[in-house]
Amino acid sequence: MTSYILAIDQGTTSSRAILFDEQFDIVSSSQQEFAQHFPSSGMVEHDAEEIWHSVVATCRKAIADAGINASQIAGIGITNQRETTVIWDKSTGKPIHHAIVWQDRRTSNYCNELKASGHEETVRDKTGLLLDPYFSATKINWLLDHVDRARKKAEDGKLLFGTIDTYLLWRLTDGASHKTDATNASRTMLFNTAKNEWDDALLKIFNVPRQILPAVEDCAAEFGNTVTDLFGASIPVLGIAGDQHAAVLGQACFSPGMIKSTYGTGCFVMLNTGEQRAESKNRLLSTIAYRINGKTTYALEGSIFIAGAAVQWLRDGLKIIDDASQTGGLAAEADRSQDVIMVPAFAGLGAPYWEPDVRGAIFGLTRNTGPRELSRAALEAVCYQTRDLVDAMKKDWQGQKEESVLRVDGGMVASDWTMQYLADTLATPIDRPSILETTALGAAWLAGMKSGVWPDMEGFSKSWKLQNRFEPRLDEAKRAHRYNSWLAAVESTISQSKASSKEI
Ligand SMILES: Nc1ncnc2c1ncn2[C@@H]1O[C@H](COP(=O)(O)OP(=O)(O)O)[C@@H](O)[C@H]1O
Ligand SMILES: O=P(O)(O)OC[C@H](O)CO
Repeated sequence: MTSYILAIDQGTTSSRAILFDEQFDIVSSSQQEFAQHFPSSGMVEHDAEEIWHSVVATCRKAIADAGINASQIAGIGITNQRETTVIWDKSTGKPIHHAIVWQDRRTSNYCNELKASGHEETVRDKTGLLLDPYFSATKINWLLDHVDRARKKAEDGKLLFGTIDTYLLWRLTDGASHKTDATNASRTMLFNTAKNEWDDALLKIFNVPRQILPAVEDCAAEFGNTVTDLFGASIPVLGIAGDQHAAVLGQACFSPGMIKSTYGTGCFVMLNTGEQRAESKNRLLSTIAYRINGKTTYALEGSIFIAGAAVQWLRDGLKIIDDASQTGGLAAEADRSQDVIMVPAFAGLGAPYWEPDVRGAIFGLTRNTGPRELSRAALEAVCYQTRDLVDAMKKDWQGQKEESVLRVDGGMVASDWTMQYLADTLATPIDRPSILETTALGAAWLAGMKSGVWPDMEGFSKSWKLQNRFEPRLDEAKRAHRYNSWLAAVESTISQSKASSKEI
């Protein structure tokens, strides 16, 4: 009888459940969006309970649509939006507050205080991360200080913390398993990535009680079994990885020097640096790519907070398009003589700038600027930001073996126009694989490999298939001119934001 693997892909804007067969083919899938809460400027929250219900509903639908029995599923792989922070009551499973999402900037002042107290270097040395509100540690601290009696309850062992993977696992196993994997742990800013353990000095800096933290496992491990009444049979959870790490796996970027770039709400570029933890001198993050069979592989990462979200803003904020897929066609018809540049710093700027308080800007507007030019500017901004990251990576990775190709995935790479402009901006070929659900595939591979249904790393890499390669074709002078205009626009945006924040 065929065995199936179920991937749960819990993203920033939607939850997906995807059922794969033994040939890595998608048999069925289901997706559900959930509410984004913006309580005030710079704050982004999710209701973890709503996320949980969306996950259960999509899993049930994927199983029902495939017409299979849950007992035919050999394992579940979970992949998730990272850093987003949930704290819940151990006895009821109820979150004590909305989850604080990775994009949330409310702890920006707290980060500045920690920097002023000289903690930046310790944090970077131990975690490979920069002191920014992006990561979980300052969000945990905020929740413990702002929710009534939370700190006391945490110290008394009544509360638990988890990133989304951990909360889902805890609910799937009805409280039997409080665990995470090394990749999600590496994004909390509490995990020593060189030693692979929670770090007492970091717990002290961020004032986080150790007893709320989950146990940390390899990405492929026996995490626990789902309770029978959820899906009709108990299914083992055999894989967990943060979504960008799962994309590295799904893209089979297993050799040092291989790069993947994922374009969803944000954009995340990861370069496999092998068994050595690379230290970035160019304000990139150093992170755990994956940990399998007790062996840790590291990566350099560049994170852009707004990629597809800029397209969503054109649709939902400005309402100048009805559907994200229109942007490519509009961009192709834009008036090239209008040099419109958008710096979509809606949630501050991520790598390599790390300016949490900067807000976005649009340059070069005229009376003739319309949806075409704005679409082009939004798509181009994603490509320029990718170049910021790839240039920084090249400097950090100088002299080492490097693939001159970028493997791309995520919702936005459906746009041919964007992929061609990306190749032109980077002067590098862009490879789009045949399976675009790379993140889910990576999580499924962890569970499939652990259950013995799917092959090991070597066998799995052979299954990676190219769908289309985009070759660079823009001449060097134009490429340089456009990128320099982008750099100037970013510089002006940062100075303007700093000047306006001084106003009384
Ligand atoms: N054809 C397209 N052109 C441009 N942007 C697109 C296109 N299709 C989807 N997007 C953008 O990609 C994002 C969805 O990608 P997805 O990988 O599902 O995101 P996430 O996992 O972050 O929720 C949305 O922000 C959407 O605006
Ligand atoms: O949900 P995505 O795909 O935008 O990914 C979110 C990242 O994991 C945040 O670090």
